[in-house]
Amino acid sequence: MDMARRGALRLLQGVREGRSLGDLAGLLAALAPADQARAGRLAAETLRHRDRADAVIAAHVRRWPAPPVADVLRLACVEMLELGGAAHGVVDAAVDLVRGQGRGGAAAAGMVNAVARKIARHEGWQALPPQRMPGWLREPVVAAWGEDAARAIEAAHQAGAPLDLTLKPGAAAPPGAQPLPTGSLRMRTQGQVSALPGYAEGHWWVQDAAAALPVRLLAPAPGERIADLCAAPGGKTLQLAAAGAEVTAVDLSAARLARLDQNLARCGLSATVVAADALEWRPAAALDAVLLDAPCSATGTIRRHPDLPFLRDGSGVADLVALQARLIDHALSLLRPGGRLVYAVCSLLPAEGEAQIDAALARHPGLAIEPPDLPGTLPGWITPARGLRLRPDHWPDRGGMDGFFMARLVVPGAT
Ligand SMILES: C[S@@+](CC[C@H](N)C(=O)[O-])C[C@H]1O[C@@H](n2cnc3c(N)ncnc32)[C@H](O)[C@@H]1O
Repeated sequence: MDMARRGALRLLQGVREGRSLGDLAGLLAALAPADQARAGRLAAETLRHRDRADAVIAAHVRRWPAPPVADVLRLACVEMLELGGAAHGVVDAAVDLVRGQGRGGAAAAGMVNAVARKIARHEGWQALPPQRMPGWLREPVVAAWGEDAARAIEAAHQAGAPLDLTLKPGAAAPPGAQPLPTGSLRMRTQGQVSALPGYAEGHWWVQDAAAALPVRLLAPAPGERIADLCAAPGGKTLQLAAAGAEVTAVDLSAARLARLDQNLARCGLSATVVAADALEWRPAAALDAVLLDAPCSATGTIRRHPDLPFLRDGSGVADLVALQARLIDHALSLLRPGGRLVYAVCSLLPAEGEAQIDAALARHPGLAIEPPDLPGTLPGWITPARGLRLRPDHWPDRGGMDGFFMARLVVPGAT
C-alpha cells in the first residue's frame, strides 16, 4: 500500500480543516520514518504549488471536483510536474488513492485517470507564476517594498528553504557545510538532521541564518544576566548560553519548553528554564539585557511552512501587535540603567516590526535605537529608523533567508 501518498492526503485534508502540518504530524505516527518524511514532503510541496496545480487541473476538468478528489489531482500534478515523478506510476497511484476514498471516490476514478494523464503531458508548468501571498499579507508587503519585491518574495517561498545550522563555538562543522557571511552554516543537501555528524554530540543546532541574527545583535558577553522572554524551542537560548551569558529562558508553553530542555541537554549548555507568562515574570534583580523574540504572524517562515497561508486570514494580527507592545514595555521595565533589549519577529508585516519599534520609541522618552552593524549584513537591509529588515528574497543566489525584523534598543542610564 502507498503509505506515503496516503499520509500526504491525510495531511492535506487536515490543512483544509484548519490544522497546521506541525500539529498533524501525529497522524503519521504509524508509518515508517521514511514514509513519514516522504508524506510530509509531498504535502508541503503540494501546498507550496497549490495555485499552480489548480491552474493546470482547471485546464483539464469540466467541473471542479470534490475537495478530496481535487487533493489527489493536486498531489499527482505536483509529483509529476514539479518533483519529476514518473507519469505511469503517479497516475496509477492517483487512481488507487481516489478508489480508496469510498463511493464518491470510486465514481471519480475514471475522471482522475483521464485528467492525470493529461496533466502528465501538460506544458508550461515552469512558466506559471509562483503562488501569490494572500491579500492580507501581500497588500502590506507591496505597500512597504513594492510589487517587484512581493514577486521576489513569492519566488523565494516557492524555492523553499535550505537547512541552516548554528555551530557551537569551537565545535567542528559537519562535512559539506558552507559558511555564510553572517556566521551561520548552510547545508547543500537535505536529509535526516539527526543523522548528520555532530548532531548527537550537540556540536550545532538547526537555525535559519536570519533567526541567528537577533542574538548576534544583542552581542551577549560572558557572565551577563540575560532573559530570553519567548524562548522555546530554544535556538536563541542556545546561542546566549554558548556565549557564556547567565540565561533565564521564559516561555508560556511547557510543551515547547520540554524541547528547549532537550536541546540544552544535547548541546551540553545550561540555562534557568521558567514556564511563565513573560508579562508576569520579573527577576529578583535588574537585567543586563533582554531578548524578546515575540509571538507573531510567522509570515517570514512561509518557505518552511507552506501551510501557513492556508491557515490564517490576518484576523489575529491586531491582537498580536497589541501583545508585542505590552511585551516590549514589560521587557524594558526589567532592564538595569543602560541595559539593552533586542526585539525580534519572524514576520513580513511592518506592523509587527518597523511600526512596533517606532511606537515603542514614541512611548518611551530616552529610549534609543542602536545601529545594527553586523558582519555579513548589507546596508540595504537597515531601515531608515535603524532596524534590521530581512526578507526571504535576500541572498537570492545563496538560497534566501527567513523574513525577520529586529532592533536593538538601549534604555537611558550608565552602560
Ligand atoms: C517566535 S517563538 C520563539 C522562538 C524561540 N525564541 C527560538 O529561537 O527558538 C515565540 C514563543 O513565544 C511564546 N509565547 C507566546 N506568548 C507568550 C507569553 N505571554 N509569555 C511567554 N512566552 C510566550 C510561545 O510559546 C513561543 O514559544
